[in-house]
Amino acid sequence: MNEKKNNTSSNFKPKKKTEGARPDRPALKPGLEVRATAAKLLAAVVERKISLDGMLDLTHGNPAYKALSDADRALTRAILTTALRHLPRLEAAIASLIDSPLPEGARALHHVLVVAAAQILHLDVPSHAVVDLAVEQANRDPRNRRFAKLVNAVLRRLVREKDEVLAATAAVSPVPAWYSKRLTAAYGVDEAARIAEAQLVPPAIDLTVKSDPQGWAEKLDGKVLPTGSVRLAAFEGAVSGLEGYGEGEWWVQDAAASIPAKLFGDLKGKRIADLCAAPGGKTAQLIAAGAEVTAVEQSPNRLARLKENLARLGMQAELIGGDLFNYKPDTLLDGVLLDAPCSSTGTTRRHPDVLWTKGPEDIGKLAVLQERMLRHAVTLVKPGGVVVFSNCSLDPAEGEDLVERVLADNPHLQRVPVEAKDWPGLETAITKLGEFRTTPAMLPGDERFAGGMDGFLASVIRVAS
Ligand SMILES: C[S@@+](CC[C@H](N)C(=O)[O-])C[C@H]1O[C@@H](n2cnc3c(N)ncnc32)[C@H](O)[C@@H]1O
Repeated sequence: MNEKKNNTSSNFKPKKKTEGARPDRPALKPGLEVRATAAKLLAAVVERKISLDGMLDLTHGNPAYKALSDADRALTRAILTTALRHLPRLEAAIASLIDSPLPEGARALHHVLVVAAAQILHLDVPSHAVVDLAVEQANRDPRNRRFAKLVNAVLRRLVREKDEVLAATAAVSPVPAWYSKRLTAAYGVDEAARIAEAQLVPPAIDLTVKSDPQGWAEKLDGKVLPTGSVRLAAFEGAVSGLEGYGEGEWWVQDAAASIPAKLFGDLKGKRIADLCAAPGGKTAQLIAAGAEVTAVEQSPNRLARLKENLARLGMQAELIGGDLFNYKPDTLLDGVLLDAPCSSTGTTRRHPDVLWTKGPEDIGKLAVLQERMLRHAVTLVKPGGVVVFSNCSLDPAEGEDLVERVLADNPHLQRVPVEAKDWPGLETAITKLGEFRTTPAMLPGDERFAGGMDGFLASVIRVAS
């Protein structure tokens, strides 16, 4: 028999053999589509660097995902975000239960195992069903059928030894090596580890309210954060069903994302351009604060979303679709908000695919683009006017470093330091130079409310009079 080396199940035995695989079953089991879709989409993120948000989009997304019921889509999403958040530890757990690594040709099986391990170790799903479905997935794929016994044995052992495996893999960094290296270089070993751990925790839902945060916190079972945002206690379901949504009294916005627009100070009657505006959380804040706002946005789809969001909130702004580099106001402005496109590494609690679809080279390219944008933004503001530069990256290359270069090249620009005394409860988020640097490890949680906030950089720059 001419069997290729490294291509038989016999080479890939579980460390301790336990039970045999179940025989082939032709009937499709409930739940199989969810697991198969999750494994397929996980492969697309990890191997082809495809954004999860795009694939989970209900209009343009993955057809298999769109075809699922609402409940199955929710489960698929939960499996995928959990698998991506914990990926290195899940892979270490699986590796610890298999004698030798799976062959390259068995990548699809690897994703089946990761999807199952994510459920067994982190989700409230009956483990026996998870094991059965993974075995059936292996059996249904001719390339993986020979591994069905291994899948069965490894996953059953994972169920039995869950606590030990979780403890044994806790020391594995939960983020990819490239990212861990950059975090450590920027924040030091201990803080980088705290940030990486914090990124494992699903984020709370924060609302920015037009007025009366305390009143809305009481109505919606929330609490008021140091940013003035209202953080909801554990909440599942659609926010559109909550009081005040239809009336446009609030919008969903992470607490950290609400900081940049607040750094302008008094905005009544001021002319402000929001240069990277969609979906419009910050545009809405600027309008609510009394500014006359021009919102510039390059993406037509995102501009449409911004328009819808402002309509729900009953707010108006001048909307300009196009590239900010082509935007020139008739007269210089009082202020510009540049919330620039970035690697989004500060938002991985909600977008855990980012660490797998992006890499250091993206950070480099985005930093170059952001620096060009900031150099353009400062030309649009009148003497005495202010530019607030922000983004949701945790990487100084996309934040502190480029701001420093732009200031160094332009003596007529000065950083306006944010004062810690003006931000009680957020003092640790203000750097020595007076910039806001939030991380997911900030804002401690308690029994009722999750902690954490997105990673953001916000810097205030004044044009000399
Ligand atoms: C980080 S998001 C902005 C989020 C927004 N400020 C908010 O708070 O809702 C960056 C946005 O910039 C837009 N963008 C990227 N390049 C642009 C350009 N050259 N001109 C205008 N908008 C651009 C992107 O389409 C994206 O919507």
